Amino acid sequence: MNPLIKIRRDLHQIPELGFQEFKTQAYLLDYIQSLPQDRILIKKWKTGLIVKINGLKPAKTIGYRTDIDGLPIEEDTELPFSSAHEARMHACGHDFHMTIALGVLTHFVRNPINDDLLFIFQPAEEGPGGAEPMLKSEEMQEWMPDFIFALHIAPEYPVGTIALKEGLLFANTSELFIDLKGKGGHAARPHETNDMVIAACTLVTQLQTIISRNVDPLDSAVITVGKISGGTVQNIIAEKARLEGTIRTLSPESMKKVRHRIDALVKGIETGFECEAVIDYGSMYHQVYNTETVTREFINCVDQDPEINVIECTEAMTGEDFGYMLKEIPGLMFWLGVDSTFGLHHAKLNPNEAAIDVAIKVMTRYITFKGNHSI
Ligand SMILES: CC(=O)N[C@@H](CCC[C@H](N)C(=O)O)C(=O)O
Repeated sequence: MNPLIKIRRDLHQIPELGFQEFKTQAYLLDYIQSLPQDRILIKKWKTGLIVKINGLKPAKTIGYRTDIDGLPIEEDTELPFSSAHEARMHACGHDFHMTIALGVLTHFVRNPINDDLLFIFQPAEEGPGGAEPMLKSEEMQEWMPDFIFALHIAPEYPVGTIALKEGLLFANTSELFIDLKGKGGHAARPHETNDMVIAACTLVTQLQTIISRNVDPLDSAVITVGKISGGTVQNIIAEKARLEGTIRTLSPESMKKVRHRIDALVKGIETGFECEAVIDYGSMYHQVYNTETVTREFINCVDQDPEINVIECTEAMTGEDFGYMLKEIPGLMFWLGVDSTFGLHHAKLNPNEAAIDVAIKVMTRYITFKGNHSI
């Protein structure tokens, strides 16, 4: 078996949530330490790693980032190498992302180029967000790259496809948690209670009016409530309810506006249902914005490979804390076609492993070009 496929399958079996990636970190470290060490420097940052490969005549540092965390999903693929961790799954392709990063890193350990390379194995992309604190850390500040690159698997594209665009690629995100507290009581005596199940359902419906009535129809935004919980049993009126969701917008300004409207509607629920509400916006991710000049250079370079189909896509409402890195450092992110019937965050996601070699070919070609040129 191709050793990288074995690595992908090993990593697939040990998904861990953000900042709990202990086994993952140990696995990555073991592999990197098994390579010839003469050009490699390694630093740990929390559950992540930062790995520098010294170049031959360095004029700059080229960064490549992969995320390393999994999701709280029970896998349902029936693959022989399914997750060994209960209710945890690499359902967003970070097992692919890590394997590709290791493949690219291995290539440049064996085939050094002029520039220094920095491989960033970043924890907690799915939440609460590792990119921003990692970027600010002493460890990273000492080794800040001049350019930064990353990819994300795309189940909707065939293997061999690379999709990207200049400028905005991924949305601004904010998590959303709302706790409601009223007065519970007997199911047969609603007039003596403030029912938080009714308040929560009303609020979920009202939140959608922000998208249809407050966001400019030529702009775009999403509010998804992914989880509602409340109450205790079927014949007790619920004293408490909780909504958990996420907000997506195409600009930081729209995010402010949407949050402002959420604050107002929640105040209305407090008044109307005579209850208490607490809003927590959790973690927020800055949009992913691809540097125009770098994107054009990347497309020109990669497009020369007849086996790669580079297409221009539209922006997506997915979020990525890699946006924080691109806010500070020029670079780009692209979608890598992996051809899966089931999409990201689905328990049956099954990306085609042939895409791993495609991505390694694309990244080694471009980094070799960039790392042997002066800018
Ligand atoms: C690529 C991808 O699926 N990213 C996640 C990022 C989640 C950010 C945060 N936890 C949130 O839910 O707002 C996504 O859901 O887009």
